[in-house]
Amino acid sequence: MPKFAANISLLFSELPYLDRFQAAAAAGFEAVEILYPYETAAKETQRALMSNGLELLLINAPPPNYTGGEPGYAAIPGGEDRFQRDIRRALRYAEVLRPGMIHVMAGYEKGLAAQETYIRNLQWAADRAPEQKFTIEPLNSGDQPGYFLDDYNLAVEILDAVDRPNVGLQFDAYHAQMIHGDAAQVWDAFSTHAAHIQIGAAPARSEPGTGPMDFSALFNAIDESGYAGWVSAEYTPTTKRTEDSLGWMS
Ligand SMILES: O=C(O)C(=O)[C@@H](O)CO
Ligand SMILES: [Mg+2]
Repeated sequence: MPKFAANISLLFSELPYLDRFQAAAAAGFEAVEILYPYETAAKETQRALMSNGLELLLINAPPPNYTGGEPGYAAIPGGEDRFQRDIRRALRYAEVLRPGMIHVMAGYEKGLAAQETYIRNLQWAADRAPEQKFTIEPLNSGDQPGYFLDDYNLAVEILDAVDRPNVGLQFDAYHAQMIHGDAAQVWDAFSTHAAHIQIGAAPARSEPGTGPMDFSALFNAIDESGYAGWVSAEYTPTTKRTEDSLGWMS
């Protein structure tokens, strides 16, 4: 069985932000992700992590409150200055919070110029912080119409062109299923590029077991592939209390 982490931007969101850490630890998690930690002083989040013995796996860049809600500027031609400011800001948080990964959001743009910009910006980020791991994640176009990175083949093309050891693929089983129709097949095809895994059940992005996806088969495939990292639960629980949605973990 893979080792499971909690994305506390979605899980435990029935609780105030700083209370989610204790709830995640009490539910047995040893690691968490926070999509956007930027509204709280980094020291406060650091205290919450440390006092609950939690590892921080991942944050997103950029902060949406800072960008007016745009999911990134990495693939926006002409947005390079803004992108670099975003990454510097994320890195200032990362200095305190020490996330294993920063997911770099691409933004809404399509075409060759966007692709070239994305590649150059990712190289810039990777070279600016060679010790920091960065990820890119395809998001399905039903949830994110017009988002640049909406396909796993494209993600691998980008990673090959970026060609930096500290930039990898974030495999999200929910998005993989929504984009390509079979998350397990996507995992088989692209697992060698995976730096991180997130899970949620299509079509509602709910907990495993609430849709047609076969998570036992997926977890077996993940184990068999030799992937040794975390598998982070990133879904909206169908239950009132997140704890009541965790039956799939056993
Ligand atoms: O939507 C997802 O899936 C994510 O992992 C987020 O990082 C996008 O905000
Ligand atoms: Mg995800």
